[in-house]
Amino acid sequence: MTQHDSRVSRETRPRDGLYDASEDEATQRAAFTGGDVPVAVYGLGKMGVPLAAVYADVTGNTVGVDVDPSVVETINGGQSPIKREPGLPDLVAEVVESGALEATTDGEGAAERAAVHVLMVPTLLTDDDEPDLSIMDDVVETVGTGLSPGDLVIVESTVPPRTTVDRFLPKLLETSGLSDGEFGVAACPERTVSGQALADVRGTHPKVVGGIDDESTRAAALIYDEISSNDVVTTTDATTAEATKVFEGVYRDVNIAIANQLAVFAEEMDIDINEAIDVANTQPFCDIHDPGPGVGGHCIPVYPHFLSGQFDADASLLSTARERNDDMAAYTASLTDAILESEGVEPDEARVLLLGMTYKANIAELRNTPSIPLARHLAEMGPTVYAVDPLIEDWSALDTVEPLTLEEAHDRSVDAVVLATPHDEFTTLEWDTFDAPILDGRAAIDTEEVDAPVYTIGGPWP
Ligand SMILES: NC(=O)C1=CN([C@@H]2O[C@H](COP(=O)(O)OP(=O)(O)OC[C@H]3O[C@@H](n4cnc5c(N)ncnc54)[C@H](O)[C@@H]3O)[C@@H](O)[C@H]2O)C=CC1
Ligand SMILES: CC(=O)N[C@@H]1[C@@H](OP(=O)(O)OP(=O)(O)OC[C@H]2O[C@@H](n3ccc(=O)[nH]c3=O)[C@H](O)[C@@H]2O)O[C@H](C(=O)O)[C@@H](O)[C@@H]1O
Repeated sequence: MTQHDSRVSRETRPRDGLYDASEDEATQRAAFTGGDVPVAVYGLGKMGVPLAAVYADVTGNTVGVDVDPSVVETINGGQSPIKREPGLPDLVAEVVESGALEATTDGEGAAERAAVHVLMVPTLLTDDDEPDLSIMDDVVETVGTGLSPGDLVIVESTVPPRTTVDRFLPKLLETSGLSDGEFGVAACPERTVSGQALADVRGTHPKVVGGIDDESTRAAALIYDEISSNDVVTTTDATTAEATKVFEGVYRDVNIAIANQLAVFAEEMDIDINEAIDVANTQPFCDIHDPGPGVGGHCIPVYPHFLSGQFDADASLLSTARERNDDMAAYTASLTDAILESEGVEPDEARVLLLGMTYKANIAELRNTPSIPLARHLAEMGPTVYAVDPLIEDWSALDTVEPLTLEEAHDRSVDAVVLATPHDEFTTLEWDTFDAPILDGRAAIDTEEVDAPVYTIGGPWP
């Protein structure tokens, strides 16, 4: 019987889980790192694949669960479905080859055999900007069907504070038929940044751990002490751990909004916002972030909605910051329009080349990307909008742009170039070959080598 044989069930498991385990800590650690505490990681995306690979590397006995058969097939073929993550392809190949990691679409079977259940599936927003926990609810129910005494459920996905105790715990009790105190639940929020995910999972930052009870916290802290090389910071309870994660993200969204607000002031003052920010940040109490065309991804623009509308407290600061960040797409389009006007180009006859459609450099993620509203605002002003993004394969949802390859773009005559997302492919561009003014939305271009006028958001007019 292989370690991952789906016939491995609660009766044939080598031992019970770590929650309320009777042995001493050293024995528990040895069991966890020796593969006697099977792990299941639910959700094999940008976060789940690095996480499952590290769990497999540490335990030798991890199953990854995903609903996408192509993801499962890719991983079981020893390949990573997630690109541009240093070290990840090699680690996935290694742990799959050794049998330490296996992927499956069988969530129930994985739940049956696992003693540690790690939830890393999306927590997004509905069209009404309400938290959408439907995927988590499904996975929690699946885990509940296979939950055994001694098991530990770990919520790595970001959720509105109080979700673990108020929503997931009752569902686990109901679907498992177990009683309070028979299994553990802990919020251990993922703090990883795409592009350095493996390093982050392994310990770039301290790992925050907060359980529904002290024993959950203890068991989860033991696990992450083995997973991460950094400190494990335990919190009083699961809600505090959930809140710290959301607060980190809200801090970032509000501070980006401050940078964007100051950029608008700088434009009017005819100074360079980036110079002013660099100088202001020379003293330790100031950490002004970077202005840009907006805030994308399924995290930073989402997390404020995990607070506003979920609690009675007034959230006007958060909503004002969200509006400021979302307004930057239109602001960037208006800057482009002003550049065209300064060049004497009629908007209706203009051709604009938009570089970068995903939300962040080198990350293939379109959720909430500011480039989509930016392209829409540009098109509404009249110009034809061409777009280049080497990370996008399916352009079907991007109907306000005409996709080009980088090679095609070089051969196309355009009246302005807008750099919205500075993928690596764009850093070696010969910008003067476009023979057009450039709006560098992320202040990413080394203008020393560029003769064409280069504008920035919040920068002086060249
Ligand atoms: N992407 C990031 O930078 C970070 C994300 N997070 C949190 O992690 C969550 C996941 O993020 P990503 O990995 O980037 O998402 P993703 O969209 O890259 O991957 C999600 C994966 O979950 C799978 N999935 C969907 N429904 C499922 C189900 N019922 N059972 C099993 N698998 C299912 C999808 O097929 C996909 O492979 C986010 O919602 C966020 O809360 C936290 C820190 C960083
Ligand atoms: C507090 C924090 O830095 N959180 C990180 C963040 O990572 P994420 O991949 O969302 O990228 P990000 O660097 O925050 O960028 C989000 C968006 O904001 C924009 N952005 C970012 C920084 C800035 O100064 N100005 C700006 O406009 C980016 O272009 C992007 O569109 O969110 C992740 C998450 O929680 O998913 C989290 O794990 C990461 O540590």
